[in-house]
Amino acid sequence: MLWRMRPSPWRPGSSVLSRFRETDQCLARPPYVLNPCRTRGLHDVRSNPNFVLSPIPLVRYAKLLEDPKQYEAQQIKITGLVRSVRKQKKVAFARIADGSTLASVQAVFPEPAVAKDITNGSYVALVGKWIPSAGAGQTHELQVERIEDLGESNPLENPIQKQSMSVDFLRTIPHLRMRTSFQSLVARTRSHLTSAVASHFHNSSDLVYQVHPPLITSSDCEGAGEVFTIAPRSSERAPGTAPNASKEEEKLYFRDPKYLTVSSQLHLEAYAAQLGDVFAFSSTFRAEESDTPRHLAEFYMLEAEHRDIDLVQLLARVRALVVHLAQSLQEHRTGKELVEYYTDQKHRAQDAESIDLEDRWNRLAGPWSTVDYSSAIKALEEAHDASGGKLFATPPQWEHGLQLEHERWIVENMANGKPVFVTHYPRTIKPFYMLPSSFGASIQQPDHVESTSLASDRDTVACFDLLLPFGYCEVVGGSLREHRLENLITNMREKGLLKKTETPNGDAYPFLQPDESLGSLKWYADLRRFGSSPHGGYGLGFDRLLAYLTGVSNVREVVGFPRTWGRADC
Ligand SMILES: NC(=O)C[C@H](N)C(=O)O
Repeated sequence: MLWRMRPSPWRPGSSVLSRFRETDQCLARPPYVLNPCRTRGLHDVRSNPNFVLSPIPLVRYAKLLEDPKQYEAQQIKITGLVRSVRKQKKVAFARIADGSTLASVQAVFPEPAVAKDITNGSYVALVGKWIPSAGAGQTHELQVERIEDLGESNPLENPIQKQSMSVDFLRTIPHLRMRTSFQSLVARTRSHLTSAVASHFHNSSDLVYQVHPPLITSSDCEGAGEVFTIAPRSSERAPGTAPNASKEEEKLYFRDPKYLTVSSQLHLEAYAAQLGDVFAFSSTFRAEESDTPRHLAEFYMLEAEHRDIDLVQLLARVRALVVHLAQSLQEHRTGKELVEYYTDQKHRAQDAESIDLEDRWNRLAGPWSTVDYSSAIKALEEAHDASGGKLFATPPQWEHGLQLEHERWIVENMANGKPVFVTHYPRTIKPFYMLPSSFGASIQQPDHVESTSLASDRDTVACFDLLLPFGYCEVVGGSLREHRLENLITNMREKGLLKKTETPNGDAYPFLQPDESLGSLKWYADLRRFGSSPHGGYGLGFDRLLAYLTGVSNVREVVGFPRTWGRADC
């Protein structure tokens, strides 16, 4: 817990301290003993005459499936939400989804009266014997002896119904839709891939350090203006407020407006200058006015920065990361469940599309292509002309960058539906921090890629976008960074990022005109002023990759609580 700076009237009295002590005891209790502190308040437990410590192990179904015989004939406890109930005269059945797997446990009630209050959607904690079962699709089932806990749910009012629900409807109830089998599977996939990211960087022979850059930033890294501005207010004058500050300024918590991060890149560059290879994995925010299946206002970005690297090595690093994530999913139980979800109709709604996930994953593992931007534009122009100007809604033009329709065409027609790096975009359409392609850059290809590249002599920068098939297109973007102070300042001047100042450049910052100031990017320029090193990095849109890997066409379906243009409901 973070302590507040403001003195609080609250003092930990003896009752609070004794509660802490009891909590310690709860934590110290062996895991097979029912932990009363987990389910009830401590005081409730003491006053509850029925409270007894139970030596029955609570077992997750994923664990049971690993070795179903392990608990055979033993008394165990299963908890979770009821997916379906069938009540007959002499016996009742319920299927319990405990959140650890796609499959649900069959619970059998030899005395159906015990199950009378159980309905679809209710929460149950069931104690019983784990016995072999002749039922289809299962080796064992739980023969229920008693219900230890029941969280009732009125099935007529519960928005989560047994029959299939549309994606659009589910999107209106994000807090409940994660109870559906697919959403729960996607959440587990996210968890697995998050740990695979850490294992990739931590266990590789060349360690990449995870760092924690700030989410509150003082500049718009990309310079694209898609920032969420935050200007919280203080009740008192913020420390350090200028004596001549206006009434408005006096009330600003940070003295100036700040922004939610659009990219951790700039701060990562500061870390990389010392640590060499670093990554950050966190929420990123963009106020893009794009209401599309590929955009979220809050998304997860995995960003890495490497000192002393060239473009070929950078592409190789990106490929190694993406291949690792895909393979790790393919080998993990979660990946197998995803395949089962798409291949076994019983898991899906009648009209839900079946997707060949393994084909998607294998495309990542196979050969990739690279093509430089200028060659791609030439091919796009030729194809567009050959179609009599009908192929694309927006005719391709070198100065204007690539539209989604162009990217799709490149993947399908220049890369055979495989991943492709498009490199060396025009300097004019890219941010100020990118290194010109001409800087010591040989446009050579890494061994693993099939090249269709033409070296460009135009004014381009050493950058790339990774495009994935099936319309996902840009999933990673990166570049070598301009590491020379003078060039960086020239770029900033050209992009209009230098501020005009009335107080002449008193510090005589190198390469600035007397009336220029670096504003909130002075710290970033300092990284070049003092001990600058060549470096480069990239950002991977984690939600887009997750959507690709799970066969989801809209990124809103891979985050629990999507924030999009016009919506941030709960
Ligand atoms: N770290 C990166 O290179 C990502 C880049 N700043 C972007 O937002 O696309």
